[in-house]
Amino acid sequence: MSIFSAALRFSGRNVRISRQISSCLSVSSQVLNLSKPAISAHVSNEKSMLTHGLSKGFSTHIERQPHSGDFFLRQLFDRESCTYTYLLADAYSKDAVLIDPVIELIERDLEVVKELELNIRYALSTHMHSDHSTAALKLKKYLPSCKTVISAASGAIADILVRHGDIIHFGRHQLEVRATPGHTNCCVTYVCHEEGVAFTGDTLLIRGCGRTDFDQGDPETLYNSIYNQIFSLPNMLRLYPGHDYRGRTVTSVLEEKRYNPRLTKSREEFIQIMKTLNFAHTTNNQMEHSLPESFK
Ligand SMILES: N[C@@H](CCC(=O)N[C@@H](CSS)C(=O)NCC(=O)O)C(=O)O
Repeated sequence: MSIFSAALRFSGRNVRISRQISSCLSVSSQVLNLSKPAISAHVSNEKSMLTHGLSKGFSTHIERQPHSGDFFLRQLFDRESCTYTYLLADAYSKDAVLIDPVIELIERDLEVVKELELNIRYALSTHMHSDHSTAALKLKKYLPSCKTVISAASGAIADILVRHGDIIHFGRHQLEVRATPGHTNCCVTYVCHEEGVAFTGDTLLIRGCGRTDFDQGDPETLYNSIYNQIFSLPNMLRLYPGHDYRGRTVTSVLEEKRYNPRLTKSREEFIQIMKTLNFAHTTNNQMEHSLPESFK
């Protein structure tokens, strides 16, 4: 067990979380005032949907929950590995998180963070593959107060090892950690319920899903993760993937339930499809074997 994980045993993590909750509460009156425009935007959006004959229950394929005015989201792309990095922030406190920064593009990310005057609290990895996780440690060199976060199932050393159900706070916003193994043992999806968005890493891709032919891959586990943890989310929730190889940027729960060619099949057919896909092998041993790393 790492020094870090020893320090963050169950009770320790609870303390950290409740401390963050109380700091959230201390700014709640300010937050309530500031979020008024977002609430009225939601109401007028509902009114406009009814006027235009759309259902109040968000059931058409392209209805989406509007974001609050103080929720900032920027999607950044790496042309080499087709990896997405996400920068999320609370527009008022300027507290921010970076999901899956790519090591070769750290300078780009730092530039945006500096320009927007954000305080990166956490560098979150969706799983331990080098395209999603190695930059976190480098980021700490530039931003010493930034904490690295990865699933405890990774066996990695990081500032914070998260488990299913944990909540990560940045300003008044929060991300729920959902364990979604199958591509690797340690894959997680980060869900921001209030803003109707989730970051699925390589678990669910647009009209696809993560490959399961590496060491820790398992098609049945992946199918269960997607159905139980992602397809159980509201239909209009936006899903942001860890990669896209065809220029697509975002999807939704309903779109993937309807149009994902692998996931519109039965569990048995899905397993068969994943077992017979003929992926090229990577030259990156670290990805195929997902070896525990240190992010501290
Ligand atoms: N189809 C990709 C191949 C790159 C690849 O293997 N991507 C991984 C995620 S990075 S480990 C993956 O799980 N892909 C699933 C898929 O269906 O693509 C390419 O065109 O380069």
